[in-house]
Amino acid sequence: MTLLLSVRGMTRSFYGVQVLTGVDLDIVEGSITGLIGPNGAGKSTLFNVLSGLYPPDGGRVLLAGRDVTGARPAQLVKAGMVRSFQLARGFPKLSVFQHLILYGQAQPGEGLWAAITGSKVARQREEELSEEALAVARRLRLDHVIDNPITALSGGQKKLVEIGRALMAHPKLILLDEPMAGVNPTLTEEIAAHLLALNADGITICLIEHDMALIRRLCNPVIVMAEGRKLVEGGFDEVAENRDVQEAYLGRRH
Ligand SMILES: Nc1ncnc2c1ncn2[C@@H]1O[C@H](COP(=O)(O)OP(=O)(O)OP(=O)(O)O)[C@@H](O)[C@H]1O
Repeated sequence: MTLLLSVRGMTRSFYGVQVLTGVDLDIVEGSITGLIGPNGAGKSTLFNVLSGLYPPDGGRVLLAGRDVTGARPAQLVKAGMVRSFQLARGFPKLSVFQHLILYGQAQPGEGLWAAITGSKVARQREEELSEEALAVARRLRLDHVIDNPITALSGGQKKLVEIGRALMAHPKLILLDEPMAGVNPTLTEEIAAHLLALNADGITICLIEHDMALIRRLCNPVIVMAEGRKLVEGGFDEVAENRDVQEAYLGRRH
């Protein structure tokens, strides 16, 4: 059992309110780890801090044994940890293909100068990126809509593009914040199957999801957060039966 991510004592406040109150958690390589907890428990904030959107106030993060505490998003992507982000609203006309390429080009190490000057290296890289984008689109069964603008896609297809963008970074670990929210049951099943397939290919996944049936089916272990820290961890049935977890969901203080 190898730890891919190790978080210790992570804290973060906003305007004097402590939202993360000392998160200690580990993500095992090869797992699909579920992250659940009542509204406001701090799950998305944890993802925001882990992905470098906000620096932590305190604590430590090790990714594959390397200290990445406070690293910026691009450095974390390079180190193999990617978070899926909602598609940028500023680019409604961009196609699926362009979205995938855009994220691929944003990878660290891409020389903007080389791209501007149109060097041979840049052209070669562009071709590679195109092939990768096509492969990702095929894998997610988005190839038939690859030239469609994002706005023409269904909610579920947009979620798939978000996952596709993350895949363009060749991640070791993907942090997914409710990838099935608002998606119809058929596409939810499809997304679930994609997550299992990506995991089978060696990608570790940490999944925030409110649909407990999905969490039960996809995730092991399940980490429950409440009041800004980890409350319990275990198999789904084990955590579901835990009294502290039940009380946290009912909104009682413990
Ligand atoms: N940038 C921010 N500025 C101010 N407050 C914030 C910020 N980000 C998060 N919070 C606060 O942190 C608390 C935890 O929010 P967070 O979204 O992390 O919870 P969550 O567990 O993901 O909840 P949900 O399941 O409802 O998405 C909330 O009270 C939220 O208002």
